[in-house]
Amino acid sequence: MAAPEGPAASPGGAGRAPGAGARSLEEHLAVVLEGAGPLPARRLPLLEALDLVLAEDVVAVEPLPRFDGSSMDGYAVLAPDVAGAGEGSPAVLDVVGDVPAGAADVPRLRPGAAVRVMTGAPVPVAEDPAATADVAVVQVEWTDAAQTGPPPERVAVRRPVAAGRNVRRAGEDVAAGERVLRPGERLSPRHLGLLASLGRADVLVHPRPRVLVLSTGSEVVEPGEPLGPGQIHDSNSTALVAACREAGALARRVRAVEDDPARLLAVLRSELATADLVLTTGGVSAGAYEVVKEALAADGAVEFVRVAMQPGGPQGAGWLVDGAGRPVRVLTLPGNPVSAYVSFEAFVRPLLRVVLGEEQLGRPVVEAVVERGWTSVAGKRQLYRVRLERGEDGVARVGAIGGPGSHLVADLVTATALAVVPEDVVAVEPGTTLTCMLLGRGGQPSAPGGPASPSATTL
Ligand SMILES: Nc1nc2c(c(=O)[nH]1)N[C@H]1C(S)=C(S)[C@@H](COP(=O)(O)OP(=O)(O)OC[C@H]3O[C@@H](n4cnc5c(N)ncnc54)[C@H](O)[C@@H]3O)O[C@H]1N2
Ligand code: MOO
Repeated sequence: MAAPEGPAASPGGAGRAPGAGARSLEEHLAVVLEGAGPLPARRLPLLEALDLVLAEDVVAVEPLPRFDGSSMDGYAVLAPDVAGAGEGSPAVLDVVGDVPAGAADVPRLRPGAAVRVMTGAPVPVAEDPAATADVAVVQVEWTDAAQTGPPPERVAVRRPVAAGRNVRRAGEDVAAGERVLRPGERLSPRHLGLLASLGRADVLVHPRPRVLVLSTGSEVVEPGEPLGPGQIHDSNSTALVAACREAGALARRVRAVEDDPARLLAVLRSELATADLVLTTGGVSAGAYEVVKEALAADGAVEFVRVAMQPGGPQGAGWLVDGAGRPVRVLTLPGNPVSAYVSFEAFVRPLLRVVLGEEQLGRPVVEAVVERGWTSVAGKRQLYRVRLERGEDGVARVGAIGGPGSHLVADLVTATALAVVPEDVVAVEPGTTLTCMLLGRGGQPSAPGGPASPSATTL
């Protein structure tokens, strides 16, 4: 297990130059993303497809609107019949029909006649095909008719209307045969509404990946259960499942597995069939009981490395194989809670975004000026917890939150961004400008002074 850790401890491990022989963050990210792509497209019910990326051309079979319909409650008339109408000289017409929305039986309009229509109802066509373009709807307020009750026998129209007024034309929104959506579009509630309007009950999308999260460590106990001496509650699996779900995955956790490689392999074997990605935490550093390393390093399919970053140095990436011979990607994250979370941001979230078909992999970032400085480690990219605020002058400023310890979970909650400190910086001085990854939902920090404006740059 891990050696005692604190601000004074070398995160690179005793006796080695920080970062020596380590991979850069970008190199490890490239390994994590190697061969990754959207999952094979699946047809899902519309409401399960929210936020997913479309994998088909959507072509309208029928036009939208499907028929010429009224946009007002009122009376369908022939415009020339009411051309001279005025307050003192209404045009009086025979009411020859009543058409609520959904009606199939719509009378034809002859000169001198009107048909009561409701919003969304089909409008009548003219008896004389040459006069069809003259059909218009006079809203009920412009007549002497009551707004409720049965239709009158005759209606007095007090204003003229232009031909076609208040008529929604068939196909004016979408023509039959028109391609309305293309593969690659992310389905918003508006997209789903359009699909439903077109009569679609399901849609072909790249589905959400199924992520299995598993903590390891004999000291790790299920939240809600009492702790014995030296034990702690498992926070990593909850935080990571939530982070995966927030990123769009279908994530679940199982109870933490003790430091027993055989038991870990057994649990993995029994759970793999329903996972597209496995995340483990703990058991990957330099101690005597590194269960994940011991269980997974043997056949070489999972590579354990040090990444020149802090926190999150010890990492592993590779493949497991389920009972049906299907390869399942596995990322083994370090056990310290802050390290596990920062590893999620650096590697897992970009991977999930690739799998979900997203193009922007990194968090939105802003450039911010350091107010209270901190130290970093030579040769390591530091992703430091900071609180980002935007002053009245519009300048984004950041200050360090708490200490550098990777166990400080309450400070992690206070942070709104991760400041990216380059490898060659050992002292982050006030006044320095740093790129900061925004951690809030949609990347917006909950900072006073209004949200920062994210730039398009990625980590
Ligand atoms: N001799 C060395 N010791 C350590 C090194 C090193 O290079 N040489 N690296 C340190 C760094 S950096 C990290 S990060 C950790 C990573 O260690 P492991 O991945 O093996 O994780 P554990 O030892 O199992 O746990 C570390 C720490 O986190 C706590 N923990 C573990 N799992 C959970 C969980 N699910 N929820 C909450 N907390 C958890 C655990 O009790 C330990 O305190 O290694 C350093 N050591
Ligand atoms: O510094 Mo470790 O890398 O705490 O994650």
